[in-house]
Amino acid sequence: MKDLIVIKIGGTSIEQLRPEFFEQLRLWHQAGRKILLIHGGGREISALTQKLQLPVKRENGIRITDQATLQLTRMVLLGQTQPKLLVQLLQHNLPAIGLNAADHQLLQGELLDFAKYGYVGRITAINQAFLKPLLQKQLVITAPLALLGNQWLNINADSAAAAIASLLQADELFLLTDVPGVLKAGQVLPTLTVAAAKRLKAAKIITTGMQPKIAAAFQAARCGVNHVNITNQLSATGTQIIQKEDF
Ligand SMILES: Nc1ncnc2c1ncn2[C@@H]1O[C@H](COP(=O)(O)OP(=O)(O)O)[C@@H](O)[C@H]1O
Ligand SMILES: CC(=O)N[C@@H](CCC(=O)OP(=O)(O)O)C(=O)O
Repeated sequence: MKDLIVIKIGGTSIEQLRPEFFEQLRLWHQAGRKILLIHGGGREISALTQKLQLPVKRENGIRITDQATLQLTRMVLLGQTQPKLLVQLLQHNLPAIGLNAADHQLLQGELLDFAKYGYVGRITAINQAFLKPLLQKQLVITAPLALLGNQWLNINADSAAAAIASLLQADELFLLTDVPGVLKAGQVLPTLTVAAAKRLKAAKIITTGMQPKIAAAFQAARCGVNHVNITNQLSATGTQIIQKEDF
């Protein structure tokens, strides 16, 4: 879809969305661009997990997800973060619909590595016949979950957004986060190559949640998404990914 913009919003960024964000969405919507938002909720999932005195375990920025964690993840993403985003869109008079993986089998997935991560997956297919007509009329919001048969899978939201943007051949992918881009010594790197990203990871400059974000960004660029940006606002390019190679 050449007119599609996919935007991933990190859980923390949902709390800090500024009027300019909604204004930009309005301008794009009025211009006939199609907009698909994938929301995170990682910090909220961790907060609830800790409140219930269950362990929070991560490996390379990916949550290790057992049955109990999966249940909490679904509760937070579909019961807390998604409605929070929908209400803000409603307050700004933007027409939006919130969907989950089980709506007409919207998002299907497969396990990443059960022995290592538990019920964590990657997206393999989208019900495009169901989704595309909805995108003609309104903004579509979805959570980073997928179904493998009737088994729910937790998916890192950056990787979900990259896979969805790739499968739909979106024109643009924004990975919106709480930092203005990939930082090195406090400065935003305007572009990033795979070789530089590997060096920065080895030097422990790229750590935690930035690792799956960068991997997702390179994946989307390699799969044909024209513009891929890691940024904290839609009007700033932040770090652009132009190299078409996997991290
Ligand atoms: N080199 C880096 N540049 C910027 N942020 C980095 C870097 N390395 C690690 N990070 C961390 O990655 C975080 C963004 O990832 P994450 O917390 O998963 O955000 P989100 O919830 O928006 O996906 C930043 O807040 C920062 O703490
Ligand atoms: C497998 C995995 O790690 N899933 C993520 C999904 C939410 C997410 O990615 O949220 P943010 O974008 O706010 O970090 C998690 O459970 O935290």
